Amino acid sequence: MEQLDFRYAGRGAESRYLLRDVNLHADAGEFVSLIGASGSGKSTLFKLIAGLLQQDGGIIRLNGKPVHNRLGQVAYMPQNDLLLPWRTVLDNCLLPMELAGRKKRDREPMKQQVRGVLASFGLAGVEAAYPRELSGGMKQRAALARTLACGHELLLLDEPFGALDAMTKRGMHRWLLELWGGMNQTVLFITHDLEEALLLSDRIYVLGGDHPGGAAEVKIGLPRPRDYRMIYEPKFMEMRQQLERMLDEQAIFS
Ligand SMILES: Nc1ncnc2c1ncn2[C@@H]1O[C@H](COP(=O)(O)OP(=O)(O)OP(=O)(O)O)[C@@H](O)[C@H]1O
Repeated sequence: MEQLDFRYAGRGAESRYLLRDVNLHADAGEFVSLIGASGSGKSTLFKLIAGLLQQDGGIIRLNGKPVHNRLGQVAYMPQNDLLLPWRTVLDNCLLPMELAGRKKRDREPMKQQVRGVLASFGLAGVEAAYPRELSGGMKQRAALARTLACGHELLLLDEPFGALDAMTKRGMHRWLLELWGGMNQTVLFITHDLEEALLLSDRIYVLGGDHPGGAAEVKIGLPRPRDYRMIYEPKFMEMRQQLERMLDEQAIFS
């Protein structure tokens, strides 16, 4: 996206910029994280990319081309993505295809496609289960499966592991890295967890503050495959400190 602006109505008649002149990009197959203080506009940026909100200025391109109607063109997993409690895991995952207006006669091929995704997520045994029967980690995997089952190339994941305990989160990181390593999808990932951002990403954008281009870019040169032992390495700790400093500076500017 280039020179993206987003304003909302303030208390008086004036409008306030939440995002101003924001430039960021993700190459095909890249894993890019967005971090930044609460309220810096990360989720709003995702809503703009997904086409749920309209920007006030700037261009958003998909595959290099400006796309004006982006609704349904990218896979978006919002914060606190809830599975519908009255639908089974399989039926929850079929939902985006139903909403996209796929025909009834396509239902069997759709089910086969979703079953394949669920199997690769280790959820084959719980297709017929209801969300209340799943653990926290399984629910998040099911919500991710639903997001992935639409088959879009760009995935927007807004704090998908924010509510999980530390050990479950580690398991999810291992699993996501393995999964992403075997697919061609581009991931944009919002998190407040610096360790998570460093472990998963090729690049990180720090949103907000006083950066030219609205967001500061940090390239993560850590080798892949990655695992948790890396978090104790000097390079990892150095980058973590760099991100902490950037977030501290942002707090001063806000
Ligand atoms: N239409 C609007 N009207 C009023 N305020 C708005 C509007 N849109 C955004 N905001 C303000 O902008 C802030 C930014 O929202 P957003 O959820 O994008 O930030 P965020 O960086 O994702 O925050 P968090 O990390 O807490 O999830 C909101 O907290 C809200 O105060």
